Amino acid sequence: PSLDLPVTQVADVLPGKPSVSYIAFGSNVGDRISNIQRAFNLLNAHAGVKVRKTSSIFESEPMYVQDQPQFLNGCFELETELPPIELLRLCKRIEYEELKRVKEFENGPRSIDLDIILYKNSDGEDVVMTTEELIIPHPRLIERTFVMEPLCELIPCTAVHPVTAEPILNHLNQVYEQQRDENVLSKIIPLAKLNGVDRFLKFKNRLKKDAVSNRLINTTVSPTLIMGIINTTPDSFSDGGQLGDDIDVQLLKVKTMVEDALKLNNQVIIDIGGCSTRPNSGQAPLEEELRRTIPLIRAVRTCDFIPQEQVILSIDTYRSEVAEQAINAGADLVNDISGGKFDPNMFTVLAKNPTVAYAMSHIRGDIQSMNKLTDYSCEDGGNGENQTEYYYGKKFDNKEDTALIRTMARELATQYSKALSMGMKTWQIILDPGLGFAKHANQNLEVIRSIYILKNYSIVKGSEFVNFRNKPVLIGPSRKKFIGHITGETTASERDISTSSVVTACVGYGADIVRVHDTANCAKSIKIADSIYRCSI
Ligand SMILES: Nc1nc2ncc(COP(=O)(O)O)nc2c(=O)[nH]1
Ligand SMILES: Nc1nc2ncc(COP(=O)(O)O)nc2c(=O)[nH]1
Repeated sequence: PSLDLPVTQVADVLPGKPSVSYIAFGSNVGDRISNIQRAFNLLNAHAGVKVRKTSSIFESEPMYVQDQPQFLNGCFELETELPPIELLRLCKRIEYEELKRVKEFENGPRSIDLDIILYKNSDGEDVVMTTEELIIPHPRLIERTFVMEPLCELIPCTAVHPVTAEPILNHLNQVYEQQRDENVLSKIIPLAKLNGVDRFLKFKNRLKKDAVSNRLINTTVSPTLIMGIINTTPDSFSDGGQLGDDIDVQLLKVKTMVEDALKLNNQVIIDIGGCSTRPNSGQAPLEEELRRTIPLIRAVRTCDFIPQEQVILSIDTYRSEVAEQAINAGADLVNDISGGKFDPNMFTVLAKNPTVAYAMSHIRGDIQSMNKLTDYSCEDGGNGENQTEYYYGKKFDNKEDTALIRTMARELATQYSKALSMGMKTWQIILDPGLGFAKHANQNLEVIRSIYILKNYSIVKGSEFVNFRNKPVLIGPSRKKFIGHITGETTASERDISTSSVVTACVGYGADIVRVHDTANCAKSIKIADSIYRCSI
């Protein structure tokens, strides 16, 4: 239903004080990811436009005309000196002249669609206008999850629709209340093409009504991904030295891991690490870490007895040099236990590779000092600035019980903002609460119980706003000391059975990816857990 909007005078764009506009993008023809990236670059290339933020990318069912390919949708947040009509004309030029959009019929397939959703002038006032050429806010905004879901990643959860004066998050929930399958979106992480084939990590969440309370619960409904650990270090705490330096032995281990995982899923992540990060361990020099990892990544990527399309290759490193060489050797994902804190160039390397995923872990201090930094009681991060934290749009009531996860989330949000400010894209980032990194045994258990809180956390700090909505969560419990602390298993390699129980709990609390040594058994516990908690057999 289009809103019968009043025609109002468009507030002037004051020179030198940019306006802010939110542009929804959609593509379902051609190379969708490259169309989106080109639209981003073409908007950014215009002197009067700066794209400040991107939302996640979502795969969505065609809304009005069903028999056409699925769309990839999302939103850009941009600063602009252009008045609304000029901005519209720039979008049309990019659609039709640059990206050769052909409009076959209304709501039909398109290489790219750029719609102005909202426009705030230099004074932060929402512009409301209705002309033949342009209606702002977009008249079909409040019926579209593929617009509101990404938009709600970029605006504070309290932001209201300029005409209905209701929070946009409420409009989104109202559409989800209808519980229609076509409104369910899959968040995707685009990866580098392989043999011209698009590859994604895909995470599907839906707001399901709780059977008793009827409340909407954010539920993951896609299969949990397994990340198999290949430690090529002689001293890793749990399986140090087993693999040695022989590439053929390592390749066989990878092959076995992949086969075990693909019996029960159609995708597997292999995480190759060349530098142990167990507490107080000595750190291998850069050259040694490169020698242990890069040849193996190259060997896995070029090996013909491994199903390349289904294997996502990850490098476990906190060094940007190792990350860069691993990406050039074929790695799809950089798994950084330091969340970018140990190497100032890490975010720059990832910003140059927008189709490489990045697992950002929470940590404090460094490998030597982290286990002394486990006090999470400080509420305001010690700097007292005015900040408000939300769980899925509602302020946290019980602050005592959530101090640990909120403080960790605040610290992750600082790194996340820094990553985006250095040019990384929202869609690249996976969060990891960092079990065993600056957390003692009981805190690790509480972190597992709080995964679902992290996935629905947002914080407004002054004009800054960070939203972890839809962020996939990776977690690494495998063989760690906190398990031995409970079971009395003193050596790491005897903790696989216990680990597979912990894996089930991690899935139950919302983990999207689980990092394990024993892929054969953990693949089974993940499959059981998905059947119980995700109803995805
Ligand atoms: N899933 C999905 N369905 C769609 N259906 C129609 C239009 C046409 O939108 P318009 O009215 O803004 O041209 N765009 C989409 C879209 O972007 N995603
Ligand atoms: N993303 C992520 N990566 C990690 N890498 C190493 C270790 C330390 O364990 P290991 O020495 O067994 O690899 N733990 C994690 C973790 O918890 N999360």
